Amino acid sequence: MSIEINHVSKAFDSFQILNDINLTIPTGELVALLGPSGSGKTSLLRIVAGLEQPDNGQIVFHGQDLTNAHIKERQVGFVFQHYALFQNMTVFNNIAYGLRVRPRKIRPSRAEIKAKVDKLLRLVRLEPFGKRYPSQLSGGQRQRVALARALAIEPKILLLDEPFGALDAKVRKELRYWLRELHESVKVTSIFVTHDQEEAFEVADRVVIIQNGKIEQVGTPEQVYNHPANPFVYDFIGSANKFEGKIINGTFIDGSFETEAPIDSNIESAGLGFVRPYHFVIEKDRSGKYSIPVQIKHIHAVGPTVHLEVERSDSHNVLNIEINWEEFSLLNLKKDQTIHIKPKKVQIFAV
Ligand SMILES: Nc1ncnc2c1ncn2[C@@H]1O[C@H](COP(=O)(O)OP(=O)(O)OP(=O)(O)O)[C@@H](O)[C@H]1O
Repeated sequence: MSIEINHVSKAFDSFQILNDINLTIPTGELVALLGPSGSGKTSLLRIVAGLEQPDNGQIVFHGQDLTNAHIKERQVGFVFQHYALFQNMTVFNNIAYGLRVRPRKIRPSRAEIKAKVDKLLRLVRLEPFGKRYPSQLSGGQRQRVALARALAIEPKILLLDEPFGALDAKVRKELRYWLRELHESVKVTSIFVTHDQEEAFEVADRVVIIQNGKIEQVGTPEQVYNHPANPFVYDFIGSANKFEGKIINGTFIDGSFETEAPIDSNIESAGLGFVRPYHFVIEKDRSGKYSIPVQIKHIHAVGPTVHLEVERSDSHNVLNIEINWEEFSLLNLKKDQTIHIKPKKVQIFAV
């Protein structure tokens, strides 16, 4: 079942929280909505689900306009961050619930329900836990029950709102792989809301970056990471060092630092440059205007990557640099030492 979100806008008390959102999700795709807190991700999900009405625009499922359709007609499955499982029901009964409450005419038989719940327990790898109660499970196991419960009704669309948000980092990571595998096997069109970029990039087929109720970029994780459309996206995904300066005749200038700015304009404009922490070459002596003199303020040398915090000698801005352990040992770097750093890859935007 494909999803089309056409020109969707929504305001609460004259505060515009979604602004002309357009997005098409083909059948079977897993899309992550990624954005800072308050950017409108949950509101968009609620509009797709039918829990909220848009002020303008349409929600179309597989060619059918369901903008005004009741949530029940949309056949969506939900998983939320704190999905309240029924505490007084076993895992088995929690998963069976959505099937048992169906009207008699379309309710499966007891044997069918059992077969289905057993299959779902296998799918979410919780076969031995059917008789347990939610309080006897870990947080990660509970979220897997919540997913099995959402899938039991065979939803046409699965909506996940920060489903792993309340879990610790290690469990989150395990569940990401697991969700990816699960999605490969059930292939239900899914929208996954998160503010964790690593999670979005690992799980999703495509990532939608949202800020202030507007879509900033849509693309595969590779497209978004390697070709951020604008300064917001660059800054938001992964750590980045920011340079603020001017673009004059194809050159970006920030203090004593200069680099080429491949921007089609002869007009002087303000510019922003971004460099990922691992895109620097370290030199002991300055090799030209493309290199920046800095002083090492802090060295964090645990693990295979060494993190350096350095301060620019001209502007005193702090930059973060990552180099591998071999290079670090070879250069014999020390705190307070002055070195020169040369960006290998700079992304410049005219602003
Ligand atoms: N029912 C409501 N009434 C008024 N304002 C609301 C309502 N629901 C959401 N908002 C506002 O809309 C904006 C977007 O909220 P939303 O929950 O969609 O953001 P989000 O991106 O999901 O954030 P988070 O990551 O923190 O969950 C916020 O400023 C929020 O305060």
